[in-house]
Amino acid sequence: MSAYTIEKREKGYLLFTITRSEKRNAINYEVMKGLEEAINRASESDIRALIITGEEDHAFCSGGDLSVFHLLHTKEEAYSMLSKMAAILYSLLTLPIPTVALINGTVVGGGCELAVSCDFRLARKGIKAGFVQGKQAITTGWGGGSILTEKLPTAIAMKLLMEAELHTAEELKEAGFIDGLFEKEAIQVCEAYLEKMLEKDLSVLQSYKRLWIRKWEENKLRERIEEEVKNCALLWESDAHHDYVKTFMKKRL
Ligand SMILES: CC[C@@H](C(=O)O)C(=O)SCCNC(=O)CCNC(=O)[C@H](O)C(C)(C)COP(=O)(O)OP(=O)(O)OC[C@H]1O[C@@H](n2cnc3c(N)ncnc32)[C@H](O)[C@@H]1OP(=O)(O)O
Repeated sequence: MSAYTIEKREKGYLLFTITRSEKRNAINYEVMKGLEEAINRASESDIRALIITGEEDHAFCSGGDLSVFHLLHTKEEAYSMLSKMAAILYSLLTLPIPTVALINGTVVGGGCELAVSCDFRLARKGIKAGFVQGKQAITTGWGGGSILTEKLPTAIAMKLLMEAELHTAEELKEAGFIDGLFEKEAIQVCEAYLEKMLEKDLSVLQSYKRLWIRKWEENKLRERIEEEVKNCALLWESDAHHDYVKTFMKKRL
């Protein structure tokens, strides 16, 4: 069964769904390929927005697939995977149309990096979310830390990253990370959120999105992300990180 679906919806947007609910929608190489495909397809002239979500309501995304990525031991091996995903998230961030992370369930680690790379984040009330990488003796490694510093005030971003705790959607709305909350009918709520934007000419949406892309280009966000990836790759090969992953894997055997 495929790890994702991509649907072009009547209202003029593309819906990307990670379909690995049995693994809490963890990101493996196939999901990465799917994201690349969705981002490429989102450049078609009749697409005005991209929505990313997860299958079922357990999780939006549980980050990198530890059952695959535990095989990466050295910094070089880690760098290869981290930089691939960082490039994908940078193309998502700079996609010239509005993008939404429709957070239907738990979102942790790299899942938060995926969410922060979208322009808007709508979350189901009560779900838990966190940049938990710090508890695993690594940092964000897909560029999400650098992107978070662009989107939230410094003290808030720093606290979320350095504490590495889980928070409720309501707390994260207060912090400015979540833009809207919903209880049910996620897709309908998201369509209503995007309604006015979907009515506009593509060129208007693209021109506005360019204002942010230009700012990110000027403040060298892509270079800062590269540094973040390299630093995370270094931490990846530490015993502390490998011990965390081994413990996670053992609990599930
Ligand atoms: C690697 C990139 C790095 C980055 O740069 O950011 C990261 O993403 S680091 C973060 C990696 N992610 C995690 O550490 C999350 C680990 N998962 C969990 O903490 C929990 O599973 C959950 C997400 C809080 C959900 O809890 P719950 O609903 O209770 O489900 P289970 O724990 O029972 O899991 C069900 C099922 O899914 C498998 N699973 C969950 N997350 C992952 C994952 N990230 N990779 C691989 N597999 C995952 C889990 O093993 C269970 O499988 P079975 O035991 O086969 O049923």
